[in-house]
Amino acid sequence: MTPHIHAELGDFATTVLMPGDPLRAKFIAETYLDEVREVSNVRNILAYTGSYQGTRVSVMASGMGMPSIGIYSWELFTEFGVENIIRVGSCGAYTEKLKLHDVLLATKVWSESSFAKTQNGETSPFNEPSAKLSQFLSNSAKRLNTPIHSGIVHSSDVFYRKDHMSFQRIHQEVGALAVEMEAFALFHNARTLNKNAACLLTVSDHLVTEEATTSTERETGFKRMIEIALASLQDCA
Ligand SMILES: O=P(O)(O)O[C@H]1O[C@H](CO)[C@@H](O)[C@H]1O
Ligand SMILES: O=c1cc[nH]c(=O)[nH]1
Repeated sequence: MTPHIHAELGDFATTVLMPGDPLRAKFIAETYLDEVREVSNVRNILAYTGSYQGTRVSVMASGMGMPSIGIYSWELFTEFGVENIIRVGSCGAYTEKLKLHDVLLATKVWSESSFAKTQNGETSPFNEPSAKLSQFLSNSAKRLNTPIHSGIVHSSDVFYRKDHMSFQRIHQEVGALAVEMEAFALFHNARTLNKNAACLLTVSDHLVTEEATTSTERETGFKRMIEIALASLQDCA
């Protein structure tokens, strides 16, 4: 048991799917998993373990932002025997090459966040996912015949920003295709602890066209991304 996860060692599978939204975690567990049970609900950060097509898997929300995923991913990796965390998140597109509901695999993340510097003194603004987990996700998308994009993602501490550094500039200077708020901290923790993390995103907002999905779509509408992540479990096991 930790301050933030009320569970025992063995309650979590070695691979955890991690959306930000607790109700997306509940949707994934109730829609896709067999023999599913809730394993923690501290602060309403819902966590479930069950099986998908015979492979044991957990789903747990991260909450929003790097401090939050920083806590949950650290505790899962260090106290609950978790080896792989696949973030299944939403993002805002920085380019018209991405459309609403498209799926994006993060190949690298860039961030202005102080998370890594505060955690262990690292100052690089870039972090990378596990090449192995990302390859599994990419193979899984091919097997399902689901087209996905891949590229650099901006991990931001701020959802509502003034144009101090505009998204157009971040797109041009860094090459970021989209923005979300957790992957940099997740990748940092995984690398620091010698574990694996990857990040799949669905475009929920469009910063160029200003289109947006509803909160209900963010909870239950991202099936293509979720099914790619679930179909990669056979490789992760
Ligand atoms: O939909 P999730 O996975 O929460 O991801 C995105 O949505 C939240 C902001 O609305 C942030 O957590 C951001 O990273
Ligand atoms: O961080 C995020 C996530 C989804 N949509 C955005 O615009 N930003």
